[in-house]
Amino acid sequence: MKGLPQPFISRMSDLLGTEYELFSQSYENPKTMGLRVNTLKISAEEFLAISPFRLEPVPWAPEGFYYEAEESPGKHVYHTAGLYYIQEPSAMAIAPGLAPEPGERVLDLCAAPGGKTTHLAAYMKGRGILVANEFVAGRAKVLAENVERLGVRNAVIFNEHPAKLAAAFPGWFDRILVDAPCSGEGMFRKDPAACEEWSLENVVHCAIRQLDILEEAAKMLRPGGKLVYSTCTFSPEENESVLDRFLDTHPEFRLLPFPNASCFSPGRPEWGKGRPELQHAVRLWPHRIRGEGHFSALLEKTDGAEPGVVPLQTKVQSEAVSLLNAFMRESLMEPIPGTQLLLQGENLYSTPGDLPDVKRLKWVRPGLHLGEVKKKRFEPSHTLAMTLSSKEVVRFISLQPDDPEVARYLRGETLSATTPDGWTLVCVHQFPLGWGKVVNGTLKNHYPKGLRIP
Ligand SMILES: C[S@@+](CC[C@H](N)C(=O)[O-])C[C@H]1O[C@@H](n2cnc3c(N)ncnc32)[C@H](O)[C@@H]1O
Repeated sequence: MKGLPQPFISRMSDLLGTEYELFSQSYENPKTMGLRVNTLKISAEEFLAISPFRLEPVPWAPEGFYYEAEESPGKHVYHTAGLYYIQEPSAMAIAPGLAPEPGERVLDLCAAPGGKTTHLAAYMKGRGILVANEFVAGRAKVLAENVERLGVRNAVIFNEHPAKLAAAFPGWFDRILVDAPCSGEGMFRKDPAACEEWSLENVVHCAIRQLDILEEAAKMLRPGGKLVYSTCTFSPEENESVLDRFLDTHPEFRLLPFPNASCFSPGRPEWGKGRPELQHAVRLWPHRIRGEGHFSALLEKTDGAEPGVVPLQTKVQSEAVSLLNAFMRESLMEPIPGTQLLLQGENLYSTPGDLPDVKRLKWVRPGLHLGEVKKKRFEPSHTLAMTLSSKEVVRFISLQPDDPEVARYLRGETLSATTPDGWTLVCVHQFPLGWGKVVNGTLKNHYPKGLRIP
């Protein structure tokens, strides 16, 4: 690959010695491309049965697959329906490292665009609470769109500085992912801008910021909780050295062996202070695996204070509740499981019951957006549609992927319908694309204007 920064070449050559040649050759290969099946909607086996793409398994993620450069899975209607997430294969190693359980409290602190958030969500199977935070406002919006498309029900999304979150969630989470902003050396093949923006100063700047973020994350983990630290860069300053500096001042944390370590290379203690446990971390090198590269480590908090937080209390007018209940009776097979309703203006959310009082934080969505309460009527949201399947609604239209009606629906056109009047889920097979409202054999299109394909 042309244009690798000279100081980067010298550093990597010093670090890798005889292995540098192989590392350097990997830049002549095309970038690896992968998709991860969204098991909230479909199993990997079921997806393989309907997939139009040639796929090969990613060794460390049972729901992850490589696809060929000439395929465009991002343009397929299965992508619109949230059946998979396009994800660089080495990034698929991180959520299995944290492996959250259904019912747990999980934080993804640096979450946009949401590849790892949606992977964590799949582990949680819609149960428990997944807090996804993104510091950059524009990116938080993209995160919310991906969480919506993949039909994640149990996510709360914030747009906050980690320190603000730490004040609201002391010792609260069972598991935390810190997928830290980094110098992106593992992105050079995928994103030439990362290569152009690289500098030694930025490596140092990133390392300082990474330690700051890790400090805040540590405050939010409960005793006995687990934390994964990861980057998509190779520099020791941002990887082994950040952990060294963190562990120096945090005796209550210890490194644990990273799951699936046999697929990867170990961390390099000698690139930090020589702490032997750093071998438990993993390095994903582009010349050793089929992927762009990552670093990751699993930590456990062995001691610390138990959380003491005030739960969020919400009150919703009875009119909004009865409008929602009427919608659920008329349109859903079962009521939506949810613990607490929250009305913000016209927007009604289902919020996890034990969420702390987060009113002062900047949130993007404080739970599952159910819909809008308008004058004497309830309009279900696109977010809600994406969490459902045809089996969960009273009225639906099921289209085949190549049916021209699919394109018409995604363009925002009106369709004709044989279903009775009312809210109708428009699906490809049983998977949702969005809502329509049938009146006298005509389906009025409620696919969001911002998502329509001209
Ligand atoms: C490596 S990316 C996260 C990728 C994401 N986990 C995924 O898999 O899709 C790091 C994120 O951290 C965000 N970030 C930037 N500065 C931050 C800060 N000071 N604190 C927390 N996050 C920050 C960036 O905007 C970026 O979205």
